[in-house]
Amino acid sequence: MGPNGSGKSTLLNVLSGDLWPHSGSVEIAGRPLAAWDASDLAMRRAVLPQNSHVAFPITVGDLVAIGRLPYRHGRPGSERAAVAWALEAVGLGSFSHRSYHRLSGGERQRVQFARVLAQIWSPDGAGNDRVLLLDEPTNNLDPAQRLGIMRLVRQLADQGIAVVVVLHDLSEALRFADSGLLLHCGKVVAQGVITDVLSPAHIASAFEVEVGILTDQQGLRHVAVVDQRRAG
Ligand SMILES: Nc1ncnc2c1ncn2[C@@H]1O[C@H](COP(=O)(O)OP(=O)(O)OP(=O)(O)O)[C@@H](O)[C@H]1O
Repeated sequence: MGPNGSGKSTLLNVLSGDLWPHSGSVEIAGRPLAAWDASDLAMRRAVLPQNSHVAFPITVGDLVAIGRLPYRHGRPGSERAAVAWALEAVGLGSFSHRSYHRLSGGERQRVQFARVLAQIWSPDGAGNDRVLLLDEPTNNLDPAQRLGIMRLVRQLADQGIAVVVVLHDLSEALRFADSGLLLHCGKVVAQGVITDVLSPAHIASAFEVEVGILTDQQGLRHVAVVDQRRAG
């Protein structure tokens, strides 16, 4: 989490290996990124970028099947099972034959999410040290869809998949994340247990706004921005 331009996507690009850090290193399952064979890494780790541009005509099913390319020598039939599971998971089970370019922005976002889900799908459903890097996966989504995607992300984490998510909605982060990293101007403001990281003081120092943390009747916490002009 962090304000616009604070370095969230840059950090995700470093974690995915798209950018090389000037210092420090990235390891997956204890092995430096550079030591991984590209196709082994593609079977272990999937990345959902902030914007995915598709420049050619393609059906939804074929686009999601791109996530299975690292497994092209795998078990026959697994590709279809992975694509069907991923589309069902994002609520687009009947969209397989639709043209990707005729979908709404939110539907496209869910198809792209299904592509990365298909990439890390495994027949036994176990985590197996898999990693999902998601840059604003709830972009363009209505409230019900946001909740559905965040619940799914949480389920994946509960199955043992390491999920790193860039989020703008701090209430979503409070509800679904275990730990957090708050950035400001490329520097870490706070890191650790999510409820400690998203304290009003840390949020004020990163975002330069005053906030209150409200607890609803279900015990869920919400971050509310205080409008200083009205308060004054
Ligand atoms: N390829 C690049 N070359 C130079 N500067 C870049 C590049 N990509 C991003 N930046 C700069 O690095 C800073 C961090 O960008 P980044 O995209 O990581 O921010 P972010 O926290 O993901 O922002 P947002 O919430 O707006 O998506 C910004 O000031 C941006 O202008």
